[in-house]
Amino acid sequence: MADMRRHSVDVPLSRTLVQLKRMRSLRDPSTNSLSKYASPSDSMIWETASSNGATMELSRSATSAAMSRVGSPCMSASEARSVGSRRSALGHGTEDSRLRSNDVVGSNFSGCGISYCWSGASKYRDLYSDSDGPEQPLLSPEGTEVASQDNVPYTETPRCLSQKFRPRSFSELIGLNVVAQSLLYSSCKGKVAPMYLFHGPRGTGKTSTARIFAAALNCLSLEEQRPCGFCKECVILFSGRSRDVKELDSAKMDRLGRVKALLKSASLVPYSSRFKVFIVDECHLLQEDAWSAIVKSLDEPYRHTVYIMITSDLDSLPRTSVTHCQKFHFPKIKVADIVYRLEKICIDEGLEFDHDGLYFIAAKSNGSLRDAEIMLDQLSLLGKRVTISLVHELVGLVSDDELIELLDLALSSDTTNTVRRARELMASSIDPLQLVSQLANLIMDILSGRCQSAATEVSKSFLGRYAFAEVGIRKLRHALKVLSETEKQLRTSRNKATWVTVALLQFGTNESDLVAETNDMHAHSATGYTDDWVSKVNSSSNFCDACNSNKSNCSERHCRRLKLENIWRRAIGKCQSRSARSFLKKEGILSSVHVTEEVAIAEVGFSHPDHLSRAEKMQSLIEGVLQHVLGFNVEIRFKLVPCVTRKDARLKRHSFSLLGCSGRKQELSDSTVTDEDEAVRHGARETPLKGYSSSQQRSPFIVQRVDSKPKVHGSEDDARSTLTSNRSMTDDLTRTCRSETNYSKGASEQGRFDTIQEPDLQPNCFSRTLKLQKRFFSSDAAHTICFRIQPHNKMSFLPKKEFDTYFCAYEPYEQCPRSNSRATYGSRDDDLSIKTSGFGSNLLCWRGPKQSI
Ligand SMILES: Nc1ncnc2c1ncn2[C@@H]1O[C@H](COP(=O)(O)OP(=O)(O)OP(=O)(O)O)[C@@H](O)[C@H]1O
Ligand SMILES: [Zn+2]
Repeated sequence: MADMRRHSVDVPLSRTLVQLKRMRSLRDPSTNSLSKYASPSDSMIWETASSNGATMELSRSATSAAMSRVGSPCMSASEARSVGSRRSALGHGTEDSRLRSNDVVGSNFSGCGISYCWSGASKYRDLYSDSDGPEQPLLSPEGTEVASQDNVPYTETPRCLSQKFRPRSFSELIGLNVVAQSLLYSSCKGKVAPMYLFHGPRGTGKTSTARIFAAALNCLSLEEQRPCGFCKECVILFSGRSRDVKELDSAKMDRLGRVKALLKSASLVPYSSRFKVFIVDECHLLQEDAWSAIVKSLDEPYRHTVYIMITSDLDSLPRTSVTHCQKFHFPKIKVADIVYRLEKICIDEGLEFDHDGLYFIAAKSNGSLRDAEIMLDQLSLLGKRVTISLVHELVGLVSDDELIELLDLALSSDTTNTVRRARELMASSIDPLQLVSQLANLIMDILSGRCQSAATEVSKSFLGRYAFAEVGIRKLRHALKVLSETEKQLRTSRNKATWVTVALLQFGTNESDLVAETNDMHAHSATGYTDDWVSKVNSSSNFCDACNSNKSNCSERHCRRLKLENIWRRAIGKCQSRSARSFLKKEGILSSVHVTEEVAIAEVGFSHPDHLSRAEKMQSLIEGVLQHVLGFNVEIRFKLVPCVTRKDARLKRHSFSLLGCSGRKQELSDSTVTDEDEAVRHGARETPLKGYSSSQQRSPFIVQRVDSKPKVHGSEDDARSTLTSNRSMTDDLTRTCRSETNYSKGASEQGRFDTIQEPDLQPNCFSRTLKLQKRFFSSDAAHTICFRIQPHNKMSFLPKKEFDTYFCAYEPYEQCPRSNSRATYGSRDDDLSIKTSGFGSNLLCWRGPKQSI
């Protein structure tokens, strides 16, 4: 027999009891429902399809109340008797006023002739001795069968909602479609196994289903819908008086003698039914030898015996025995299904409710419909509308919105209101430990992205401020840390409420630091560039969150890298699509984040052109998730990084830094971007990169002719002119230039365009510097080299007049009006450095007279 304690819900008892006392008086003693709602059933009309096809209209009388339940499978023995006597008075029944229920059924209901209008479960009464009610003896202590159940007292009225609304047909079972269909089919087709095992969490309908199945097996109806609920077998079974369907309590089957008696009983032919059904509840409590004996008996040719074993603990059953059973899993019932059921009960019971309140009950009941029904039962005793706040009060919880309000006050260092609100909450209902645990759970939900919806405006604005911004997340993490410390402290403290308040006041302690850091960060961004802002946010702390060590123990680059990885990981985590997640995780890397004004510019690298183009298609998605994490509008720069295996993460980072513009700067010197700009402005020369393999150094640039004007033949010198990137000139590049570029000093009027193209390798490069050796352009002042940045998706050549971005060899520092790109001479006279940043992957290179552009 089930442990009764598990059916209860923890609620403040005293309050409920007082209300119970008050409300009981309002209840109709016969229906156990509130009297104000009892009246509608008094004037119910029942249609019968019995042989005479009569329609009975019943008046508001005691007789009618009893008659209204005729045909219900839930009719109690006493009701049956009284109905019998009434019927005899009306000329329908037998002469015997003290009817045996079998007689009632036999004379009036054989063949299930009455089509009963089952419009609501509340119309019938639970007459079946429930597992929640008194237990039925199966066997006498001596092992002989109990002679007759006729005198067993039945529960006159359902004692709770779960009894009252216990399902009595397969169609009434909630969330068990497959189980119900399969058992119905088996009973209709007569394909009956000797032993079934129903397993699953508590309160999910295992016992109810077992009873329904037992009734279906013995139901006399020829209809497909079994059990019919009206035939003799159904009525006897549902009234708890069947001699052939027995419920056993495994805990009492502790002696072999009892098991033997059971087996003996099983071997006897059924009294009146087709099958002898033994429902063995909590079968994990059966001893192993009991199991063996039962399993062994299955070999005997008792074709009429069916065992339905029920357990919530499948793992503790003997393996070999379980293999003899047909197993049915009873899953937890979905919240939506529970809500649906609760709504129906409320309507039938005439209870006023809010959907949110029922939803909360369902969510709290952990998939157990019985728990939900019990909670609703308790709430109904209060005689109030079932609202979410009533539910919260009953179970001693604070709603998420109230929690968020408190959290908001605490995080914004609003001391007075934090203290006031915390006191209010703890004075009203909630236990301080419970409050701490609820707050911690809420913060964890926010951090893990599970808490995305909010009911009130306050909550919405809170989530907007904290859930998606880095600083907000840091604050929440800090709050979580404080809560975990407090939780330990509370266990030993007497003054719990005070300590919870103290904890809440600590939430905002390092807020000023964070704000200062953020301002600092924005101050830098105002200058046009900032250093990696993530590291700035942490700069004032001595503790490095990234590597979980003291800052003195970790190198700045290392921390920065870890932080970038952290941001990237969190951003990926926010992707809805699984394939996008795994692709970005495997192939992508976040190399830097810069904040300029309101925008964060993030560089994301991929090692293969295919990956790069795939990532480009996901640009808005990547920007979106990074935006969530960073709390800024994000602009992405994709770039190609050399192919480095994942195993060698260090090398990857290294190469990444090398090729990424910002990374390169860090690699080359400790100066910031701004410093470097200054250095370039003053003619400082870029240091060639050392220590990298030739494949890493290979420039992705190729020079390709786009539009060829009449060909001219250039000198050998010019043919060797090279266009180099800042990644140092390579043989490959030189070769490319030689083969593709034919430039002639003499072509003064014509010139041509070359596209310096990196279509596959590095579209959308964020920032780079190109160098041209002087001999490439300076031999004739009439000739100019001009460049135009072309967005990488516009590969076609544009008319000259559309040039808006150009750099002239003779006008160093000429600033592109629409971008930050600029051209400058290098430190050596013969070099031209062109620094570009921002959009575009292709540079159009004009070589020809300046005036013709
Ligand atoms: N699937 C369901 N459909 C309809 N009602 C259900 C269902 N599950 C539970 N209930 C409700 O919960 C009450 C208890 O259900 P039941 O005793 O069948 O569950 P159980 O799984 O056998 O629980 P336990 O393992 O604790 O014995 C029923 O009276 C019924 O009101
Ligand atoms: Zn039947």
